[in-house]
Amino acid sequence: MESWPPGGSGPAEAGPRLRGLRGADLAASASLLSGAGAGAEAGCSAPAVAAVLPAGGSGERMGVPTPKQFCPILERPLISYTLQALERVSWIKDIVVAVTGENMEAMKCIIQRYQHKGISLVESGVTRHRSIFNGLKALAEDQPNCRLSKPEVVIIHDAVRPFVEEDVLLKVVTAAKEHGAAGAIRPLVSTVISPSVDGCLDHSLERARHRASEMPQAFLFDVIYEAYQQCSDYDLEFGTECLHLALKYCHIKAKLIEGSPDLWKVTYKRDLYAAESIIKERISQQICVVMDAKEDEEHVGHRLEEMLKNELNHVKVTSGRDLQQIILEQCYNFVCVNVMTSDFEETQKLLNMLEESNLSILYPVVVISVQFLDYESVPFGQKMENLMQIREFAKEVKKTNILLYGLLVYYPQERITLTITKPEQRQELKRRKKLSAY
Ligand SMILES: Nc1ccn([C@@H]2O[C@H](COP(=O)(O)OP(=O)(O)OP(=O)(O)O)[C@@H](O)[C@H]2O)c(=O)n1
Ligand SMILES: O=P(O)(O)OC[C@@H](O)[C@@H](O)[C@@H](O)CO
Repeated sequence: MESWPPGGSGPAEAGPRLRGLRGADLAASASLLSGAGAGAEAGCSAPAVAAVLPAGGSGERMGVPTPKQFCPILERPLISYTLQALERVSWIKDIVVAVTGENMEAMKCIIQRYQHKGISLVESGVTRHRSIFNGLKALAEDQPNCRLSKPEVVIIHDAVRPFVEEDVLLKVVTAAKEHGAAGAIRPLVSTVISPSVDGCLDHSLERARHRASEMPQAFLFDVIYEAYQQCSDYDLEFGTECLHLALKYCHIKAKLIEGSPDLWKVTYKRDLYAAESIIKERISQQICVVMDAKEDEEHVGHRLEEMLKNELNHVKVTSGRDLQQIILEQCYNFVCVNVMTSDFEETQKLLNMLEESNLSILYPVVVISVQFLDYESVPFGQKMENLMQIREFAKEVKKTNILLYGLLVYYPQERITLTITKPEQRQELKRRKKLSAY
């Protein structure tokens, strides 16, 4: 059974091979892959890249009834984090997920609830290789009225490896265009040994000369599709390595790319706990600045945004229109810039949305309500009196695990002076390393 969202245009025609990119400027490759930058301006269109995510396993080693790709982390299924990581990469045009028929509806609900885009679903197979093959078939078959079309390069990435960043995806895709295949590797933690038939040590491998094969991997589509078409039933049934198929059936030696420690696969229950702590660490580095779009560029609020962007990896800025989506993506930190006219209007709106979203059930949400005070126009005492009502708000929303702080930016003095309303909040903010930057 195949089902994928209707409509949408297929990926751009395959562009030039990015050959000779050894040590190349990956940023330049990214801009070309995303259809921007010099390459695109020179008239060469972005080469088409798609991804296949095998997600049809039962997760036996996890030892829980729910297949691990659907196990929740902070109330959100593990696979949704992986989809989010891939969706963030603008030059991946299609993502094909292989799930069992019985999990198809659950997968569609996850796509809808977390508003994942560009996802196509195919039925998985009884083994991982068969699931991947089904995903490749969906990309290979130019079916009428089908959004999918054959990519130049295809990424293969396990749905249970949520910590994948654009740089390693770019490296494996760039290397696959040059070599035909590429895969992420990591140093071995334990030494690999080979037992004899009587269960004793036959020999061991020199650990320094071997590596663990991880994901993502990337292939010229024609290479890996040909390999799967030639693949023996034995390999489809018992194989675990796509790079091996490219070598065995297409004589392509994959380029090996050193990956980051976070590329590991969630396999055992301990991996789920580890994934949760990594996700918590990462969301504490994500922040959303809610600023009224009417603010003119030189509004001091934009200086606040620039400073935040210098300090944190993921800073989104919204005027509020896409706030629901940002909350859905589980942002847990908000800086709400209130314009002079309304002390807490924007903050109140944000707090209401957060309380309705139940986002803070499992993990505290931090909201910093920022007021700007032009000390020439409003007496400090009167303004502070208005602002003290934030204490009442803070007490109220704390019941729903939302930590509300007030930040008064007193300007246009030369040096912006900041006032944080409570000493223990200053401690909390330092702990969250959010505002130590300014
Ligand atoms: N028939 C299968 C088996 C596995 N996978 C997927 O391949 C990835 C890596 O496989 P693995 O970690 O082995 O997952 P499981 O097979 O679910 O785990 P286990 O071996 O513990 O049952 C996972 O995203 C899994 O969902 C798949 O798409 N189809
Ligand atoms: O063997 P599993 O199905 O657990 O995992 C599949 C792959 O992730 C694993 O074989 C990597 O080494 C990459 O090939």
